Amino acid sequence: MQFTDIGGVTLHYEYREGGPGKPLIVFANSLGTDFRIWREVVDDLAADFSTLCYDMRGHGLSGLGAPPYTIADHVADLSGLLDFVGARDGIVCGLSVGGLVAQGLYAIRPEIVRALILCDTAHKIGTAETWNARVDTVRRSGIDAIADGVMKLWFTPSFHAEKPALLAGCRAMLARQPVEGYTGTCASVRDADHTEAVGRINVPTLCIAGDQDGSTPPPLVRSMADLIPGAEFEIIEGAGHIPCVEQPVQFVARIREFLARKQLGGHADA
Ligand SMILES: O=C(O)CC1=CCC(=O)O1
Repeated sequence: MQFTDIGGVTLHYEYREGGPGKPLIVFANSLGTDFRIWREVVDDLAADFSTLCYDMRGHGLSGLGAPPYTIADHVADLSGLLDFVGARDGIVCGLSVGGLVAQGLYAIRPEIVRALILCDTAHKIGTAETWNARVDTVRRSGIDAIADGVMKLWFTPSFHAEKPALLAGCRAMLARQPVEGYTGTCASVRDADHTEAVGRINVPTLCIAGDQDGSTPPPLVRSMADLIPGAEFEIIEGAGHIPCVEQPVQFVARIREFLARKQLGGHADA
């Protein structure tokens, strides 16, 4: 297990060094999850890339810090972690709030971001009303009270029917996150708006959406892609908000194809 202290917050991370010349891909998780969501993706990509996953503060085995958070807090964690592992640059892949963190990292340190993979995310996610309502419910009744509803956003009806054990595991991952970490991160999503900043992105960018994502639906993800110069947009078939868990093979194939075509590492048919 790997832990480090970044600015007073303990971060749980997993750094797999792929060897000389292997580009680094960094993975930032979504609200209510931790880096276990990347397992199958990382196991595949590790043949050709160095990989770095971490649990966002307030999630998994990382520390709480001082909630509520801002996206800048999460960005500072990732920025510090990259310095800690000695990464000079990386391809940054972020899911949902992790995508907001990836956009925020590019905004303050573009020189360390070689490319962006923005999954089931947007320049702005939700409204103050919806986030405040969720925070109030979770404070009053706990994460368990919203967990079944959130599972409908995260995964398709087919996944619910065909993978009940994996669904139960993902529900447990959500329900066991610390309430303050969860609500603190809800606040960071509520307050983030990268609408102007994404227009200044100047690295290869792939935007990905699950075709049945109930949280950041394809038209929203596409609207972000339209704001980013040269960005590409891809749909993952048969996936909700977390395609890296629901459709890992398709997800990896899209990433590999993009990175190989942009000559950023690996090869498409690996
Ligand atoms: O739980 C959700 O609604 C999905 C989500 C929104 C932001 C994020 O990171 O996950």
